[in-house]
Amino acid sequence: METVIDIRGLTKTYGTVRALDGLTLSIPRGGVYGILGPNGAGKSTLFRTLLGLIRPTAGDATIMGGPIGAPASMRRMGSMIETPRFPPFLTARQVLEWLGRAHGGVTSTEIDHWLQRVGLAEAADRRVRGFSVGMLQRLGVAAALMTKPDLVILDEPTSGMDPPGIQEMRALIRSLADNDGVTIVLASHQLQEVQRVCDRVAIFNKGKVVTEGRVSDLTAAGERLRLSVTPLARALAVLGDRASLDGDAVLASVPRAEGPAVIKALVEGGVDIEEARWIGADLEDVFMNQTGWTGVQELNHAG
Ligand SMILES: Nc1ncnc2c1ncn2[C@@H]1O[C@H](COP(=O)(O)OP(=O)(O)OP(=O)(O)O)[C@@H](O)[C@H]1O
Repeated sequence: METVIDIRGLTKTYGTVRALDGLTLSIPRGGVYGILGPNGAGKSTLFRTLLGLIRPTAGDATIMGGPIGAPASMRRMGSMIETPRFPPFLTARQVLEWLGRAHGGVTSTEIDHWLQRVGLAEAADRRVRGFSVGMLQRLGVAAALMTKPDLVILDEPTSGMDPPGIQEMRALIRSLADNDGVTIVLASHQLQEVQRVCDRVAIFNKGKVVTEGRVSDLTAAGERLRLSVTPLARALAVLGDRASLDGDAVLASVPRAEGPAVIKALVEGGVDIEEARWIGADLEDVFMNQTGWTGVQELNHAG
């Protein structure tokens, strides 16, 4: 797996706060990579560090083979960090023309193309003064993409967007990765969106990576057997600490291969099973478990 960003022991402290705490992570080239984590986990600090906006206290990273801030790699990167601000008296098109000049020229055909692709074609000649947060985000994404980068870093690209906007942004991000070969690294709190759009994720907590992997592997690992049973108390006794409650049903956290043995043990223990089916974990379950924000402890002791 070719690496596009290689982070080794990156640390950033603000007084007593360790925003990044010896972070080590390899982000592969190609596809969409999600950085998740609760507020204050260090996501924006990582992005700012990778973009050379802040200096790490310790550690290092390589981006497309070069050190942080190397002009050759910076030229191949696009980014949007937080809701972008643009001169309010310019139209969306003029903003892109202005930024395009700074990048050594982007043609008007290319600007039309990107305005269209981010869904701003109709608003192209409106002044950005009247733009909503979602429209500014779209314009920011167009600005990040129009220089045809190989790597794009997007911090919360869909915050402030309405559901159709989120859907369009998801389609755009996927198509950039699938059809244009761009590597996208994004941070987001919208876990359902991340599950739909990302190939891999890293979950941060307190400046460290607590879990990393393919979204499909992480969610498959959290798969559980959902059982509608009577009597409930007997099923809980048979399953022990592998059980939690989901409404009136029991969730058994066991590998798929052990499913038949678990069902046999329940039946032999005098439990009637009305329904049994496997349910996948979603990224939200994985996130809650990995960041320690879970009600599972209480559920395990219920009943
Ligand atoms: N300029 C700064 N001065 C002092 N502390 C800072 C500064 N920037 C970030 N921090 C602190 O560093 C920690 C990590 O912040 P960061 O913004 O990277 O988190 P985040 O994961 O992006 O959070 P969010 O999801 O809220 O955007 C937090 O405790 C934050 O308060």
